[in-house]
Amino acid sequence: MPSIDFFTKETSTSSFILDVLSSVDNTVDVHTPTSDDAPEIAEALRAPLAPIVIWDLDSFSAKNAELLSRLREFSPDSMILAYAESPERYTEVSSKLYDTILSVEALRLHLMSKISRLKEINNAKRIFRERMSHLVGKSESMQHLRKKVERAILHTGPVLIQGESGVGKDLVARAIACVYDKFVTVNCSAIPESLFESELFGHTRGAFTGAQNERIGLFEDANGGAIFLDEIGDMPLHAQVKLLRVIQNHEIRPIGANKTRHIDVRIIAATNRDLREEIREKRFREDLYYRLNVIPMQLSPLRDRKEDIEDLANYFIRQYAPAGEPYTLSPEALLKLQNHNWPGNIRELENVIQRALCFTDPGILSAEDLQIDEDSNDSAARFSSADTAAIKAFNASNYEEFRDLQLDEEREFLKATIRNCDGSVSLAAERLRMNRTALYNRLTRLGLSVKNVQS
Ligand SMILES: Nc1ncnc2c1ncn2[C@@H]1O[C@H](COP(=O)(O)OP(=O)(O)OP(=O)(O)O)[C@@H](O)[C@H]1O
Repeated sequence: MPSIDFFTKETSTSSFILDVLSSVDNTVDVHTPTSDDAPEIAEALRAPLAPIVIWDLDSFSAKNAELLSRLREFSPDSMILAYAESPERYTEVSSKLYDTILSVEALRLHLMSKISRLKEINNAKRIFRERMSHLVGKSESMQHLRKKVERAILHTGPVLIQGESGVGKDLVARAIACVYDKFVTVNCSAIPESLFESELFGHTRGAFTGAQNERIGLFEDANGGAIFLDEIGDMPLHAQVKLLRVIQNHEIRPIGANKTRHIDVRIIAATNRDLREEIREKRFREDLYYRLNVIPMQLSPLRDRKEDIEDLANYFIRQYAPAGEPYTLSPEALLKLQNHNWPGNIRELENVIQRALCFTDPGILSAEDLQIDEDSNDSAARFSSADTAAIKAFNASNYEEFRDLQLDEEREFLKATIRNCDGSVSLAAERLRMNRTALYNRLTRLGLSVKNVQS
C-alpha cells in the first residue's frame, strides 16, 4: 500500500482542496505541523476517524523523513493527500512516497466524487460522537472498547458482543450501527421457536395455515441497515442453520417463496452466554460462531472496572435528577458503591441511583440513601439459574400468553413515552436512544398507529 494516495505540487492546491471540501465539515483533517518536532508530528498523525487527511509536506524537515514514510501506518483507513510546494521537498518526496501525481483538475474530479459519501460519513460521525458520549468510563477496558467501536464502524463484517447482563452490549451495538439509518433489534430469547423463521425471514401469503397475508421478515426490514441479534445464544439450532446461510450468501428466502432475495445487512449479535460452552453442549453451532465472531467485542463486568463507578454514578445523577434539583455523592456513598460487586452491572448501578434520587431530597447523597441489595451476589446467581429453568418451563407450557403480556406492556410503555414527549416520535426515539425509523417500525409491528398514540 502506498504511503500516500495523492500528491501534488500545484501552488493553489491547499486552498483549492479546502474550497472543494468546505461543505464537508469535520471530514477532513488538515495537518500543518507548527514545529518539526517528531513527537508533536507523530501525535498529530493520529486521526483515526478522518476519512481524508491532507498533509502539508513543506513543514516537514529532512530529519522527519522517517516519520513521513510512515504516514500510512498512522491513518490506515484515510485517503491521504499531500502537497509540497517547495521544489526541493517536491523532488525529495515524489521520489520516495507518491503513488499518483495528480493535476488539480484530476484531483477536483476525484474529490467531488467522494463528497456525498463524505457527507454521509460526517453525519454518521456526529451521531457516533453523540452516542459515544453516553458510553461513560475512563478505565483501560472502556478506552480500549471505545477504540474498537470506532474501528468497527469503518468495516462491514459481523460483530459479536459478549458480556454479562447489564454491561452495555445494547449501547455498544447502537454506537457501532450509527452509520446506518435502519437499526432493527431482534430479541432472540423472546421469539417462540416455531415463529423464528417467519419473524426473521418472512413468509408468502398462504405459506402455512394462518398465513393470510405476505409478511416481510426482520432481515428484509433491516435491508440497507443493521440488524441487532440480541441474546443470540438463545437462538434455536434450526434458525442458526438459516442464519448461517444468510451470512454466507447475503440472501434470504421467505417461507413459501420459490426465489431468494438479496439483502445487504450489517449483522451485530450479542449474548451474555458463554458461546464456547454452548458449543461444547451442542446448543450453538461452531460454524455460526466463527462467522459471527469476525469483530469480537468483550465487555468487562463492572466489578472489574471499579474506577468507572464514580463517573457512571455521576452520569446517572445528571440524567435522572429532576431539573433544578442538584445532587452529589458524599465520599461515604461513593465508597459504598465501590465496595459492592455489582452482579447486575451497570443496570444495577443505574437502578440504585434512580431509586436514591426518587426517595431523597436534593443535596448530598449519604451512604444510607443508597439502597443496595447486599445479597444480590448470591441471589443473582440463584436467580439466574432458577429463572432460566422457570422461563424454560413456562416457554414449554404457555409461551403465547407470556408473549402477549410482554407485548401489551411494551405497547403501554411506548404510548406513555410518546405522550410524555408531547406526541413527538422523534423526541421519544431520542429518549429511548432508538433510531426514529426503528421506533416507527416497532410501533407498526405492535399494531399501533402513530396518530392514535399521539392523541
Ligand atoms: N458505559 C456506559 N455508560 C453509560 N451507561 C451505560 C454504559 N453501559 C451501560 N449503560 C446503561 O446500562 C443499562 C444497561 O445497558 P445495556 O442494556 O446496553 O446492557 P446489556 O449488556 O445489553 O444487557 P442485557 O444483556 O441484559 O440485554 C442501560 O440503561 C445503558 O444505557
